[in-house]
Order: sequence, then C-alpha cells, then structure tokens
Amino acid sequence: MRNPPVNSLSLEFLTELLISLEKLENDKTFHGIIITSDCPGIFSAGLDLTEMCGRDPEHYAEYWKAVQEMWLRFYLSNLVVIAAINGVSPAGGCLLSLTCDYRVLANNPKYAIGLNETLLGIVAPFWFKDTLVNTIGHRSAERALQLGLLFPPAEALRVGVVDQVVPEDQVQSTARLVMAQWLDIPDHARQLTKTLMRKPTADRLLTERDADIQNFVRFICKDSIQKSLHAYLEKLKQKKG
Ligand SMILES: CCCCCC/C=C/CC(=O)SCCNC(=O)CCNC(=O)[C@H](O)C(C)(C)COP(=O)(O)OP(=O)(O)OC[C@H]1O[C@@H](n2cnc3c(N)ncnc32)[C@H](O)[C@@H]1OP(=O)(O)O
Repeated sequence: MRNPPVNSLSLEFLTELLISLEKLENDKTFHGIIITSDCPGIFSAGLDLTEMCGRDPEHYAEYWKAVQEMWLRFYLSNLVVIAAINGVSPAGGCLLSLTCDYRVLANNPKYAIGLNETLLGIVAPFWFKDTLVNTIGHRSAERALQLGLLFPPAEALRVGVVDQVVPEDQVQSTARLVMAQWLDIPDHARQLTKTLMRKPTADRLLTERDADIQNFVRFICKDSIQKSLHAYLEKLKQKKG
C-alpha cells in the first residue's frame, strides 16, 4: 500500500485497492497476495477521517459502500491473503488485516493494532465486530471493542489478533514463507473451506447492506459525531506543532 503519509483508506485509495485485487484475482497465474505498507512505520491509519467529516450524506453513503466492498472482497477472496504488518494499524487498518488469512506483525512496540473506534467516540459496526469475534473469540473481542484496545505486538499475539510476531527485518520473508505453506494446500479444498468459514459472516452484511449504509449516514451526520471527529482530526494536526 502506498498512500502517503499514513495509508488512510480514502475513497480513491479503496477504489485502487479493489481494482488491484480484481486484476490479481482475474489473472489465473496468481494464487496469493501479501498486503504490506510502503509508508515507514505505518501499515494503515484506517478509514480516512476526511471522508467522514464535513461532507454531504451522498458522499458518506458512497464512501461507506466502498468500505463495505473492500471488506467483502478481501474477506471472501479466493486468493490466499497474508498481511505483513510493518507499522501501526488502528481501526480500519486493523479491519483490513483481519480480512486476511494470516497476519505477521513486526516486533516494534510502536506498532499497535486494534479496533479503537470507541476512543474516537464512534461505534464499530456489526461486521467489524463479527470479524474480530471470528478471530479472537467473543470475550476478548468484547473487551477489546469496548475499551478500544490497541495491542502492542506481544499482546496482539497473546490475544490472537495476529498469528506471528517476528523481528522487523523478517516480516516480508516470513510472510513469503507462510504463503508457500498455504499454497501447498490443494487450492479448491482451501478455497471451499475459506468460504465455509466466512460466508455466514459475509452474508449478514450482504442482506443488511443498504440498512447498514443508512445507519452509517445517520450516525455520521449527527452534530455530536461530526464535532468529535473534527476535534480528533484537529488533535492529530496539532500534534506536530
Ligand atoms: C455506525 C458506523 C460508525 C462508523 C464506524 C467507522 C469506523 C471507523 C474506523 C476508522 O478507521 S476511523 C480512523 C481511525 N484511525 C486512527 O485513529 C488513527 C489516527 N492517526 C494516528 O493515530 C496517527 O496519524 C498515526 C497513524 C499513528 C501516524 O502518526 P504520525 O505521527 O506518523 O503521523 P501524523 O502526523 O499523526 O499524521 C500525518 C497526517 O495524516 C493525517 N491522518 C492521520 N490519520 C488519518 C486518518 N485516519 N484519516 C485522515 N487523515 C489522517 C494527519 O491528520 C496528518 O495530517 P496533516 O497534519 O499532515 O495534514
């Protein structure tokens, strides 16, 4: 991923990601992809806050549809998808990595990962929650979501948000090694098993997609939510000066 400075998931970047995924899926010589970051120290800062602030309802609806599409397409991809997490990965960045089949995280205490939405005064939607529950179990997910926990590497491994923590200079090589193991499995059997495991979760969003968009638009348009997102963005900007 290369969307400096922080790989935020803007509408344009999400669209590019989806086009890239589609191209790779349509090219039958590809069987797996590794998602990693070109922005030093940052895997992805998550959803682009500027897409959710000071825009009109039509824009929010279009943006949320693209976020849903990203989740659905990566979560259900027939390819083996591995996250080589070489930086901090809050909220939407964590969600993207949770859609993958395997997560390798660099062992750097700054590289926290988690769904921290409550810290921004917003609520992770049910499909974010379901993805986390499927990964780490109900009790750990409940605690992580309510407290908006961002796990440093050792904690992320202990709770199961990531599958492996390795020295920073071994993230890519480890991801390639893991990819080789996954590609050794007969593809059709692996793909069908992935679908078996994930389809019920994806189906829930597919059946409630429009309602979920309306819910997001209603929520994000609230004055109180706009104020808290603006304040959060301002705090990020002022951090420097
Ligand atoms: C009913 C439905 C409810 C809705 C549910 C929606 C769920 C939302 C999920 C999300 O993903 S919300 C986004 C959550 N992300 C974060 O909280 C991360 C915020 N960013 C940071 O903590 C830091 O930027 C960083 C990633 C740790 C990097 O720190 P660093 O010091 O390297 O860089 P900064 O100076 O902070 O940032 C540089 C530049 O980027 C802007 N920026 C950072 N994050 C975002 C973002 N997520 N979206 C848009 N822009 C972002 C930041 O403001 C700086 O801008 P400038 O000052 O350079 O203009």
